[in-house]
Amino acid sequence: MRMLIVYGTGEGQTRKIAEVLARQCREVGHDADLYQGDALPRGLALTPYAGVLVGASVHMARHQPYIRRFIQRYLEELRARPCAFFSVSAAAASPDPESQAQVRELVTAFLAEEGWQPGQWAAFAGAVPYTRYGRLKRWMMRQILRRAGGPTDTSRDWEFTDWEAVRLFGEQFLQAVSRQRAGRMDVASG
Ligand SMILES: Cc1cc2nc3c(=O)[nH]c(=O)nc-3n(C[C@H](O)[C@H](O)[C@H](O)COP(=O)(O)O)c2cc1C
Repeated sequence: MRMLIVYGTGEGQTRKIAEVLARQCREVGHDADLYQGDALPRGLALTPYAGVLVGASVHMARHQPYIRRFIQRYLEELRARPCAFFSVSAAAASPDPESQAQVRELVTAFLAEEGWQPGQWAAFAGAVPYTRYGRLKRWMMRQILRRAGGPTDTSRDWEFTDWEAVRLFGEQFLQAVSRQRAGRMDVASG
């Protein structure tokens, strides 16, 4: 089967997660097409895809507008097949229940605004690549992380992503696609 993975990213962590999910799809014998949401092939149609994964990262409390536009444009086609959405943020790394609740609220509000209810969604902890930020961004992110009780050593990069959670998310998605396919075959033969 063929899977589509579309992601939004600022510094590349969501791309890295999307690549891991694409590899997971391929390891079990599927084809997987991976695109950044602001560089989609012209005239992309979702018809060939058995399932779609959509990812976006959080910058200044919002997901990439080009991912929002992707969802708006393909809403009907997304609704017609198994889909999963993943959000990537620094706040998702926090064990604080209030931060966790805020992350949930951010993601559910985003999906509700677009009227999209993917079969599953997850909020993954991202990364803070201090050494790749310019001075202002580094300073700002350090303030934010200090307040959140996160790491403030800007001489190195920090990755918080729970790769086991990503793998489980990928597995659940692949199971949903298989279930859908099995249901279709039942209908066809019954
Ligand atoms: C300018 C900027 C703004 C950010 N704003 C937020 C934010 O509002 N909430 C949050 O939880 N994380 C925030 N982050 C952290 C990112 O979500 C985190 O670094 C994530 O891994 C980014 O993924 P990406 O590299 O795919 O864009 C911000 C990061 C940057 C650089």
